[in-house]
Amino acid sequence: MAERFTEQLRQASEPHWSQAVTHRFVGELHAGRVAPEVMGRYLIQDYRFLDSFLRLLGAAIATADRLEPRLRLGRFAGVVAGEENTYFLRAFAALGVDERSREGMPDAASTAGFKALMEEAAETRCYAAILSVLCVAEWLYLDWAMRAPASLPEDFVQAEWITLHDNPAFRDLVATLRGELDRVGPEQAALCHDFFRRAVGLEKRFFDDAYAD
Ligand SMILES: Cc1ncc(CO)c(N)n1
Repeated sequence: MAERFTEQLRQASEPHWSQAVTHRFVGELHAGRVAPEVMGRYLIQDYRFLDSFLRLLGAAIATADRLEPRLRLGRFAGVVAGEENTYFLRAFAALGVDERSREGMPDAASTAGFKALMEEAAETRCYAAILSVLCVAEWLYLDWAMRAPASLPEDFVQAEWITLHDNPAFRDLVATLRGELDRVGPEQAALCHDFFRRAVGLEKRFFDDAYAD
């Protein structure tokens, strides 16, 4: 097994990884053809877990054993709390999604599952377990975003959802997350496999849920 630890984790998460990165939602997003109600439902659910996600990221910042990844993760927290948060608010305005309709929509099963998984990982206070969930969330998104054709959708809501997940800084972040998990994961391989596999399954179901009403 010469492969990187994160590559072993990814392969063990099949078929869900491939099903997620080639999902109907991804194909429609790349073509700029996601129906507005699907995009709205998806972004409402995605915005729901921003809070748990930031707590998970904070737990990674707190438990990292070195300054360098702590600095890198800290800069990413700034992006998530800043530019990405602003994207959601601009997208909701463009889609005509107001706060009331956002609040009225219950959590999809996958959203509730993600929140629970992120809190569970954060509460382990184990850097390797926390990284396993973060690595899935960011690397799997980079993987589908990198498959986008060169010409982006005209609609900024769809175009920016792609470029937010494929740009030089985001590639660098994923390289850091993978490098860190390659470094600290093998000592706690079973724990990492468990969190990684569950997170990939939820990513696939999260896309499915955008189509279920
Ligand atoms: C469901 C999901 N997974 C990963 C990301 C990337 O941060 C996201 N925004 N949403």
